[in-house]
This record gives sequence, structure tokens and C-alpha cells, in this order.
Amino acid sequence: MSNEKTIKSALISVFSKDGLEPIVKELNKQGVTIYSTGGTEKFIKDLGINVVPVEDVTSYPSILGGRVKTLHPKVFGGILNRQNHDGDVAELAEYEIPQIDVVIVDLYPFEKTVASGASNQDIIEKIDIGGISLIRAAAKNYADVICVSSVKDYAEFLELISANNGSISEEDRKRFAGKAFNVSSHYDTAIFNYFNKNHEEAALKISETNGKVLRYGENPHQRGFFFGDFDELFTKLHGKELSYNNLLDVDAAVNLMLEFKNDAPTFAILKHNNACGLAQRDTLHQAYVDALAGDPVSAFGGVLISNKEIDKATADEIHKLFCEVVIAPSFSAEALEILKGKKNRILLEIHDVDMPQTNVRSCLNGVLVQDRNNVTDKAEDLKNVTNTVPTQTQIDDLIFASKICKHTKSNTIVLAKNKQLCASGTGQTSRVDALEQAIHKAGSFKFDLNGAVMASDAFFPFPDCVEIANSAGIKAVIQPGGSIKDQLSIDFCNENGVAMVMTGTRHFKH
Ligand SMILES: NC(=O)c1ncn([C@@H]2O[C@H](COP(=O)(O)O)[C@@H](O)[C@H]2O)c1NC=O
Repeated sequence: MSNEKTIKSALISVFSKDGLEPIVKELNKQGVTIYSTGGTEKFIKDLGINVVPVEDVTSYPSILGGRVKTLHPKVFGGILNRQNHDGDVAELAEYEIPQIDVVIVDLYPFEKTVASGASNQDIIEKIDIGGISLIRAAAKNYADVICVSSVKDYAEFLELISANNGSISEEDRKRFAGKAFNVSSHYDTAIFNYFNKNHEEAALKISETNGKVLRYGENPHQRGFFFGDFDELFTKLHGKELSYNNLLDVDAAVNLMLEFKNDAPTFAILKHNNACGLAQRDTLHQAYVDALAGDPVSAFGGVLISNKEIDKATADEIHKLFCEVVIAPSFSAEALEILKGKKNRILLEIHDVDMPQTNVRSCLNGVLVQDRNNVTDKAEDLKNVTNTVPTQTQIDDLIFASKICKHTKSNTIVLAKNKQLCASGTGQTSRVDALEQAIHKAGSFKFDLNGAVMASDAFFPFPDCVEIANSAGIKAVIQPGGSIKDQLSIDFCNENGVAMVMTGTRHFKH
């Protein structure tokens, strides 16, 4: 190992004292001089270990309620000096500055304080100034100093110092410096985002510290990574590693099923981010059977999601299908046993947490950001625009179809009947193509579209869609409205006894 340095002194200033004890004991065993701040100093003293208060170095007390305690040339000189620089060494001696070889800091918990709903004043007080400066200084001077900036790194640091009698290589010091700048930049991002809640500054700062290298990206020749806290949303119960495409499907499935979160048992099957089967029934087993009937061909290799615990009867059915992922709020013990029967099948228990309220995607040489589409069409939002008004059953189906439509790639047309997805046209370049695709698909799986309803993600520019739908037996339509030619579609519906409602809300999904 190159340029090993033996630790002789350490500055420790931590908010949370968790996990510190073994480190302090090891440093003490190795005869390291420990400098420390108020609460940390007391913690170390209480362990019966010698510690030098940082005030003895600075000859200043902690002032302004702790806002200034380590911010002093004698502290930062001790960290930032270059040990191979004669001028620095001379100045250290001249000003009686002690050399500091290790800095261990745990910052004030800014993000946790914001998340707790604390007052602005409490949040401001949790902006760590001294700690972040110590981290940056120690990391900058990794040539001589090692910086431990997170509890997560304590175990590794302890191993390093125990294994080599307190001697640490430059590679390790540099690696820890990288970790330190990860901590400091994440911390500043959180602070900026708190100050920039209303986007006064035209800047986007995203900091995800839980990165994961995926097997590959969308295709095997592309690299892929996921940056996010998967474990916050799911408990993975079984199966292989999730791929890039699995993650996209899981995202689509979760967002779709949130529409039915509090409804009767609902089951959805997705392929390539779109629902190819979805049904709502009195039992989950029946919901699954009827979802699968929507398109048993596409369901092969799909992602499955339910809004209720998966029971044995449903698991028995699912087990007959080759599917990549099954997501549910919970699985009964028997269901789990059955579904684990396929080694690679991924089983995810979804937690009851909110999805992010912002969508981000790459665009040109930058990123596009928008609010989440939080509008779900409800019965009270529907405006009857035709002489024929929909029946209650049709209204239920219209809302059901509109929820699926909202989560299907544009242009889309969704056909549904009795709370079952009959077929959809997805991602088509014209609305007529989407409708014709849906009718054709419904025909291939022997759906009788007489009495089915149609949902469209955006308005009908011409009356052609209602004309085609009527010919297929569809008698109720939901769409946002807003075309200058809306009246042509309304007139056709009136002449043919079709009920049409408008929502006023477009649900494009590109
Ligand atoms: N003001 C300073 O000079 C200063 N120096 C270190 N701190 C922080 O004080 C905390 C430790 O305080 P204590 O040892 O008193 O429990 C750490 O979170 C550390 O990041 C400071 N506090 C905030 O900026």
C-alpha cells in the first residue's frame, strides 16, 4: 500500500453517538490523542477515556448556542496543513497548532428535521456549519488526513485501524474523501431544495445516495443503474435481481394500482408498462382469472399486481403462468410457499408509502420535470353532453376504464365492460388506430363489446372514433372534450343513442 500514515490524533464531533464506542476504544488502545466537542466529549469521558476538549485547542468556549465551536484556525490549521510542506509545518509550530490525522463527524440531521414537520427556526438550527466544514477540510486534505463522515462507514474504518495498527494507506484515505464529498454534497442538496421549494432558482438538484448497478440497461449492450431507495417502497421476498425493464414495469404497475388502492379486490397484469389485463371482482381469485382473460397471450412474462393480500387460491392460479414479478400488499404464508416454487419469480411486498410527487426524465441535453398526474376522474366530475345519459353500471365502467387509460401510453383507447379490461390500443400515432387495435384485440379474445364502454386519454378531433365504437356495440364514452369539433361527436352519439361524458381533464402519457 502506498503512503501509509499512522494515526496519532483524531477530532471527533458527532450528532448521533450511536456506534462510536468501539471506535473510540480502539483509538484509545492505539494511544491516539482524541479531541472533541461538547456532547461528544462528554460521551467519550463517560466511557472512561481521555479526551481533550476542543476549547483547550482554540482557547475559546463554544459560543452562540453551539453555532461556533470548531470553526477556528487552530482546528482547521490542524486539519488542512500539508505535512510534506515545510512552510505549513513551520506555521503549525509557530502557532502551536496540533496535527489532526482523523476527523469523525456525524452532521446535524437536517433532512430528518424537515421530514418531522419542525418549525422553520428548528430547521435552520439544524443546518450544520462546523461539521460540514470539518468534513470538507479533512476530505480535501486526504493526502494526510482520513475523514469518516457517516455512521455507515464506522465498521470499515474500525477494520482498517484495527488491522494495521492505526496505519492507513493513501488509497483508503482518498476513498473515504470520496464518501465525504458524497455526504457533504447530498447535505447541501437537501438544504438547497428546502430553500427552493417554490423553484425561485431555475436549478434542479437531485441527490440519490442509494445507487445500484443493474445487470444492464434496457438492452444487454447498455449499462444500467438505479438510484433510489427501493427498500423504502418494497420488501423483496423472493426471486432474482430486478432488471432495468422490471423496474420500469414495477413503477407502472404501482402507479396504476394506486388508482384502485381502496377498491374491491383488483388484479392487474402489465407488459411493457401498459395494462394488458385488469379486473375488479368480489374475490381476488376471480379478479386474477378475469384479468388474465383480458389477454392471456401478453400476460406471459408480465408483471402482476393486486390491491389485496394474495391468498392460496389466487397463488395457485398465478403459479400456472410464467411471470416476472408479483406485487401485493401482502402474501398469505401458503401463497408465498406456492409462488416461491419458481426460483426466479420476483415477489414484492409493497409498503404503504406515498410515491414521489414529481416526475423527472431526460430530455435533449437536460431533464424534464413535471408534477405527478394526481387527477383521477370521479363520477361527480362527469359532464353529460348527450341526450342519452349513462346508467350507473356504465358510469362505474367509465371511471374504471378512465383510470386504466390514465396509466396507458398515449394515444390510447381503453375498452371495458363489467369492471374488466376488454382491450386497449396503446401508444398509437392516431386515436383511430388505437381504437381499431383495441377492437381487434377484444375480438381475438372473444369479448362481446355490446354494452362495453370506451375511454380516451384525449379529445376526439373528429367523430370517426365514436362512429367506429358505435359499430362495435359500444354505448358509453368518456373523454376530456375540448376539440373544436366536439359537437360532431356529440351529434353522432345523439343520433345513435350513445351516452358520452366529458371530464375536462386530459390524461396524456408519453
Ligand atoms: N459550530 C461548529 O463549529 C460545529 N462544529 C461541529 N459541529 C457539529 O456539532 C455536532 C456535535 O456536537 P456535540 O459534540 O456538542 O454533541 C456534530 O453534528 C458536528 O457536525 C458544529 N455545529 C454546527 O455547525
